[in-house]
Amino acid sequence: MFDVAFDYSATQDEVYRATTKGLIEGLISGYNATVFAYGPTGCGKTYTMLGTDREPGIYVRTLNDLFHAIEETSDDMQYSVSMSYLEIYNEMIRDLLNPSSGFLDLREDSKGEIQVAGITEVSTINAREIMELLVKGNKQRTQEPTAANQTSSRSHAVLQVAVRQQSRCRDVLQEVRFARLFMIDLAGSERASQTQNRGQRLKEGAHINRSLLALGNCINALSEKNGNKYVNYRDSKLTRLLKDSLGGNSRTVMIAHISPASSAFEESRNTLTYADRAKSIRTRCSALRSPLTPRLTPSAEVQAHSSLQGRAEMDQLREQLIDAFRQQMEVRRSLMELENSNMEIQIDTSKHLLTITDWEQERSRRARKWRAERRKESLSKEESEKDSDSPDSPPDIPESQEVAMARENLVALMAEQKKIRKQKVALERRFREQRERARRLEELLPRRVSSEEQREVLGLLCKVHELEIENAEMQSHALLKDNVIRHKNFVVQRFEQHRHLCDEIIQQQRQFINDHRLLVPPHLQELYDLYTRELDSGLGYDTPSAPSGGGAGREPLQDVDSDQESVRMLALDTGRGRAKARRHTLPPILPEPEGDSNRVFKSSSHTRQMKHSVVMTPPPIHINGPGHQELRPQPQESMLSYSHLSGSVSSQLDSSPESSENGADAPLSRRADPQRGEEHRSEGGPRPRPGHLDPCPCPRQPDPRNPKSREPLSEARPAEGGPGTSRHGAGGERASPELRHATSDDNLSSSTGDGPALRLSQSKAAAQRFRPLDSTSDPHLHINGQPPAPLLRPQPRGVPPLTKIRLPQHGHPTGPTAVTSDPSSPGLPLGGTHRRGPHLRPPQPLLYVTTSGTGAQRTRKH
Ligand SMILES: Nc1ncnc2c1ncn2[C@@H]1O[C@H](COP(=O)(O)OP(=O)(O)OP(=O)(O)O)[C@@H](O)[C@H]1O
Repeated sequence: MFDVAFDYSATQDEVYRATTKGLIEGLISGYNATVFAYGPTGCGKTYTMLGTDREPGIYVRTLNDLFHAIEETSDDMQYSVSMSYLEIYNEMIRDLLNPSSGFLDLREDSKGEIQVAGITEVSTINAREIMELLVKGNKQRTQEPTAANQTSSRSHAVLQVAVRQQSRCRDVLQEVRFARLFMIDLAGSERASQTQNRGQRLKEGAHINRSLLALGNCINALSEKNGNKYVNYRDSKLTRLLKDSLGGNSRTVMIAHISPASSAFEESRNTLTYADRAKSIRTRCSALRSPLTPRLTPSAEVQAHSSLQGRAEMDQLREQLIDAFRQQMEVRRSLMELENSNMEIQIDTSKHLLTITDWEQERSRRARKWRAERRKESLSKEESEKDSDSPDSPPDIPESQEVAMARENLVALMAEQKKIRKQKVALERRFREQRERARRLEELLPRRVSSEEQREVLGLLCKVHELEIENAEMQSHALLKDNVIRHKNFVVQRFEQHRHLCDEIIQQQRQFINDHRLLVPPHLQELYDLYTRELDSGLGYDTPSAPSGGGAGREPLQDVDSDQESVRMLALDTGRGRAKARRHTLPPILPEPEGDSNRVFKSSSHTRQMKHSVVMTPPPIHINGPGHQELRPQPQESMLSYSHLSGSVSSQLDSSPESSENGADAPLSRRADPQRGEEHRSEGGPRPRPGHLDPCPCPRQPDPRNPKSREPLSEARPAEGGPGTSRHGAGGERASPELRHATSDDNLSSSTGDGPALRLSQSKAAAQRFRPLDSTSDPHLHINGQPPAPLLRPQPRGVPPLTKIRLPQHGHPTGPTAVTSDPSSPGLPLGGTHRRGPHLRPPQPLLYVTTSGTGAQRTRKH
């Protein structure tokens, strides 16, 4: 199928109108154009292109119409037209308007366009002058009579018309358009047998055939459907000159000439085959402008030429590129929104976890208070009455609606998070595919766009979109970082909660120790001393100015409250409201003023690790977990020979209480008087002997904000003259630091308690009465709360009731924390023997067994 076919009756005008006239409007709009005549020798190529004086061919008709079009628009536009006329003969270029200039070279300019160096360019818009020039030039063309054609053209003739156009409205649009029109009369393909050429003619024929063969090869390569085949334009000057016309930015018309004679069947068939292949070449055509303007295509002109295939292809390529970038942007935006949603969910999750944890701690606090009240009641009643009337466990506290909602929301949020993860994976895959598609399109540009300006424009287009995508990515990362910071605030709050829990455990354990007058091993005492010193001094372990060391070189954790503050809050936590106020106040991210040392402390290795970690899952709350390690002093500070301790304590454990009483060191046993606790609460009670635990169950919890509460007891006690003022550790190896304990919720909330403070003996003898137990040695002793097991036996008569410790049971993934001591549990037989584990476990130094009471009464302490 061809666009149009003419028989012998077709006139020059018909051929011109059907093939070339349509190019003129594009030409003055900046579109390149090419018309070439192809076919066997003697079939009318020159006649079609040049014609005769009476029947001018395409050259003249085209130029006439071009000049008319220029004239019509000359009010608005300013044109300059130049013309050159050359021939390629035996692979040499001759200037037909100035044959004396010799052979000319082809050169490629900086824009990649082929130029004939030194060619004569005639500037005229006079059609008559043009015709005269052409006739004159054609006479210079190499023509020789052959057997096939008396006036056979032995060369390829190329008429080049350059149109430069500029708007006269300079202030409105400084736009210059430049277009070239090639009109080419090819030498005829010929068969030597037919032309019967010899000598020079044969040589000419060989050159002609060679260049036409090169042209044919280019046509074949360009017509390949995948467009990836290499096009070798360099095989001949003809193909080099026609490079843009064939495969570049040009609208090209090929007029194939064939003979009606059956004897020329073979040539006709070959010609039509070539023409058919050339028909499938898709050139990419767009208006050429210099300098570049933002307006890529004049809309009116685009509409006028939208039917042209090259233009459509160009638009298609650009559209594909823009579409690929747009889709990338959309996916990137969706990903950003998804990330944001994900972070919002995580933050919401943290909020709900905080709510639940707060409630767990509140429940624990209430239970503790209940037990403290029970203990007071039990001391004032007869044992029999107590046993019969009082329940064993605190009343169940129903969850608030807020907590129930938090649990429900957590489930929903987890489902949502799962959904988002799936969507994210799908979007990321789509994004990768689209990026690959855009990359392939960009790679196509150099092959499909021959014009340097076009390549530049499309390259810039690509760059702009790539930058937009990069910008979107950066926005996404910035947003993500913001969210990470927000989320970290919640993580920090979780740590705070965890610290509160640890502090609470410490306080309760100290209370327990005090209530039951237990001795603690020296190393534990040291740890506790350090802990209280920190509270008293208002400095953290790791504060740079802290003399205790261990913090040198560490960086302050700037975005969390101090441990002291947490402990103070615990001590002063008289109501739920305050805790809530703290919970809903985000800790500061920026460092506190240096002068406020109470609010600055250095991070432990764990907190530093968490600080730099991107894992946003709050830490699980475990006893002996990382939270405890934070409060742990440096190993050298708590150095203790466990083997030494173990042996000593072992002997003590195996001996009866009586034997303990007789020991050389201070005895561990306390009096069997069931009213002992009451005695110690009364003024003027017996002073404990050195080496004994201060029996007073009501030590004061110092208020760090109240300097009076931190006055050395050694000075205060004599003035009080009350019991429990004995100076312990007479036989100790070092000075005993002050210890202050909260023994009840009331005391916790008060800094002015009347009860005497406790001092724990630091004597070696006391230390030797303790031995750390392997928590695995007794199935009922679990330090990590799994399974919850009783730690204490039911209290025998005459012994103050033991505190039932129930740490918060966390119902969320942060892990359960439970150390339960249930007197009613059957785990420990009354007066049961203590099992000694085969191994000592230094990491769990809080687990000890000691004896207390008289006779066979032994109490397991934790
Ligand atoms: N349509 C036509 N009407 C009248 N004469 C024609 C027509 N086509 C060709 N001729 C005449 O046929 C002869 C050969 O034509 P022409 O020289 O144009 O062929 P060509 O294809 O250019 O040959 P070559 O390749 O050898 O140069 C010329 O004398 C030309 O005037």
